[in-house]
Amino acid sequence: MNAVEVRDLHYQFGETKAVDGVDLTVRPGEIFGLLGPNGAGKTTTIRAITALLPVPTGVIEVFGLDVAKRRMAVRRLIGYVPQQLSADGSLSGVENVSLFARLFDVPRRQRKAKVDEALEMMGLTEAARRLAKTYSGGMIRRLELAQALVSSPQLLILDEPTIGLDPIARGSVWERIAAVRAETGMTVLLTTHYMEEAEQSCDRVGLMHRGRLGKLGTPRALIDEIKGGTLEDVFRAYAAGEQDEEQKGLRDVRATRRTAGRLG
Ligand SMILES: Nc1ncnc2c1ncn2[C@@H]1O[C@H](COP(=O)(O)OP(=O)(O)OP(=O)(O)O)[C@@H](O)[C@H]1O
Repeated sequence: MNAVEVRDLHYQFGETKAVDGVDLTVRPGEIFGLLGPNGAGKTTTIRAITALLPVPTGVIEVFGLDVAKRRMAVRRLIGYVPQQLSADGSLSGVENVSLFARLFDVPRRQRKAKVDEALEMMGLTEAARRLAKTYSGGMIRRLELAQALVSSPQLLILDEPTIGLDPIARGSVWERIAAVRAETGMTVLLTTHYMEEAEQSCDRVGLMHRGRLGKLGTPRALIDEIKGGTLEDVFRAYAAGEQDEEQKGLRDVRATRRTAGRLG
């Protein structure tokens, strides 16, 4: 059974086609990166998977559960860290994580151990009693990861986990994500537009552009397809191909219109 199975997903905000026919499979235990520039449709895709959007068109299954029919059951399997700040600066680290433990119904008897474990996994044990507003940006991100991990989800979904952080803090967040996967075997689905980081840290990636998922595979296989370079080069080649297609489409339309004009 796959961790995530998405078939022919479409999602529209008014006239904007945010997701335009996406097929995606995330395998259990892998770190999968959804890559693409701003506005590509990455956030909309993962929000649909977390059951946070109204039911979209298409099929989404999380560990075999249909997201449209089993919304609450699906939410319980997922730990989600959105792009927006989800930690409360006026609470300490331990209070923030405890709050999530209560929200996600971690049994009372296990709560303290789970909170301590999540903080430990994110390297925040020493800072746990300090107010979150005294944390650095990197520590806040790790605190948000601890919040998402406290309910021991099977699928961790992270929206741009390293955005806005300095290179050292970014490296530390990636290290922690890798350590969580190694320790728990948890599946990780994340979005990022940092191609270099994804190339180093993701088992497989999908390249998203204008609501479509064009390329999907291991970073190595995608790079080999263009005979060497980086994931950034793969993306450029893919986006350029899409543009050619669009221009070809436009040429076809113009040619049709010219013919129609002659006919008329
Ligand atoms: N709530 C909304 N209302 C209207 N349009 C939206 C909304 N959310 C997203 N969009 C539009 O849908 C498209 C896809 O946005 P989405 O946030 O999924 O992209 P993204 O790849 O995650 O980019 P970013 O990294 O900037 O969040 C964009 O054109 C965006 O403007």
